[in-house]
Amino acid sequence: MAPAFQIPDNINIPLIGGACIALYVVWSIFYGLFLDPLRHIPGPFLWRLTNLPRVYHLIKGDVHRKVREFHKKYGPIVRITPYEVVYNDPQAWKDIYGHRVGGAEEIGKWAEFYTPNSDLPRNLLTSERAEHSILRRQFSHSFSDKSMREQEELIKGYVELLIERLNENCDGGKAALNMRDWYNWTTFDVIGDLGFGNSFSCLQNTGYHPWIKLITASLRESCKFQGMAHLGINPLVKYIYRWGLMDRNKEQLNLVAETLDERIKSGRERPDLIDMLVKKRDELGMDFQTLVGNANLLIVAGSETTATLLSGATYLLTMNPHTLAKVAEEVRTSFNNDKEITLTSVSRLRYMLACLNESLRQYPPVSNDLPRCVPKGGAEIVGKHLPEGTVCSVFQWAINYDERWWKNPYKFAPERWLGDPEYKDDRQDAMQPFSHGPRNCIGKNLAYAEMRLILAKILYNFDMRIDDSCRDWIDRQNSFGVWEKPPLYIYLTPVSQKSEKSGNMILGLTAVKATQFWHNTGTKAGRDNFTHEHKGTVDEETGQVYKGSTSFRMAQV
Ligand code: HEM
Repeated sequence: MAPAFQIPDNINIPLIGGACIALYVVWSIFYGLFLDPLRHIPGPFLWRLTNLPRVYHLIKGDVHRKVREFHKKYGPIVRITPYEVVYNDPQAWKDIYGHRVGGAEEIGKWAEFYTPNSDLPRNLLTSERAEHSILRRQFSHSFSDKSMREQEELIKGYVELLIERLNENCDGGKAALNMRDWYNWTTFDVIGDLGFGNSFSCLQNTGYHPWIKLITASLRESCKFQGMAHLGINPLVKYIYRWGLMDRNKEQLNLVAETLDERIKSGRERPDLIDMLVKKRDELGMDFQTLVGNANLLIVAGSETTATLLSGATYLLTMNPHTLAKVAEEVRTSFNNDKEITLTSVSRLRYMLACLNESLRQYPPVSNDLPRCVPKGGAEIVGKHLPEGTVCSVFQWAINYDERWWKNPYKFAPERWLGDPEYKDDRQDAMQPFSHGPRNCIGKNLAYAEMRLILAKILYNFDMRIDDSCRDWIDRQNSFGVWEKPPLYIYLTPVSQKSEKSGNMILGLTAVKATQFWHNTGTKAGRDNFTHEHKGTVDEETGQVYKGSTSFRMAQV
């Protein structure tokens, strides 16, 4: 039987197909240039017409650098796809991410980016406004000051184990340790235990738990989903997942489910972060999978980020030996012994906090955009109207290095956070590493507490020196939303061992610089506890003190 419909022989399908594509391209260019409501916003020609360059650089891992270049060239408001505008202005944090005045609808998260797979249950990060407020209220108990005091012993235990293990492995300063891994192991152990009562035992075993490899791999994969969201093919994610092509992700969730199940069945009462949700589960009508999704979020959001910042701070400090010496001096003169260093007592370390903030500026753990989508009726952002449906964001890396907001942005200058008049015109509100407003990071206080405790303990116990192979550690990194960090090799020399050997070498600094910081930031206790003599030399590049050079002596401790 002949087919009901036959294409006539004189019709050239490839020709018609080609013509349709050409027409579509011409129409897109015409629309983008002359009709699109975003046509007045500057940006690179090709990027304004199609999102392909955006996706290419996203997958390549250098979109943060491209956006920085564009802001330099086109100004604080740049269009980087036909539908997306990025801002480089402190006010944009408030306008895009802040509470909106007069009860106006929140500029919500761009769903294509945050929930590419509708099969998965929502969690705190991906939920919509109403559900988010309920979840956030429950979680806020677990992240309160009171809860953190209850969690202190647990966190301290891991940090003490870290110091013990570093001492065992540093070979008196002869072996370079990969601090990227040591920080990862610590923060994953802490969050595993705090998240749902199961440490990954990385520090114990001096190695990665297979689960962590799954998590870091899936973080990188999420960048591909972001690319798919831009190309409009994100519904495919659901099928990729269903067809078993994302088994690593699935395996990770299964492991969370098993661990959580054990935690619930054991009936243990413990001050972990998931406790409140477990208790109120029935009242909230929350199913087990939603609980799993939230526990998984805590592990993913609360580990890699903190470890990244600690790695960044270690890199930046070791690359700036005078700053390193100054912060080490602050830590070592503020405590009489290691036991005095606690979550509460570290809050007196002002200079160390400034170093951490400066590291958050120069190496923000979340480097790229947090895309939001303009709701019905449009929105006013930095004094300009954006139409409904526009995707908008601030790129952290770009705004943190902008000369308009920071003096000498490429200089590592903790002083800018301490009221130094040289930096009086800095706009500190340009930096929002934890985001801003109702969807900001709920773990911010926990992150600061962990970072301060870990760094203080390390600075108190060890002198640090970077291995030459890592001197370009930040420059060679790409970012897929989170950084792809290469190993960070650092020599750690135990301070006690050093002072035993040379009898007097407590700090590594030149005499001149030592005098400067001594009087600028040394605490009263510090000045009383130490005497110093100026002799010999120090390697200005590395901060390495040579035997018999600068010497500092504890007068009384
Ligand atoms: C230096 C460390 C950290 C940085 C830089 C950081 C950064 C951020 C940022 C930028 C967001 C907003 C994400 C978005 O809008 O898409 C966020 C959200 C979040 N963070 Fe963190 N974070 C850190 C540590 C932590 C820790 C220790 C936890 C603890 C578990 C945590 C848990 C969360 C959660 C649950 C959210 C979602 C909050 C919500 O949507 O209400 N983070 N974080």
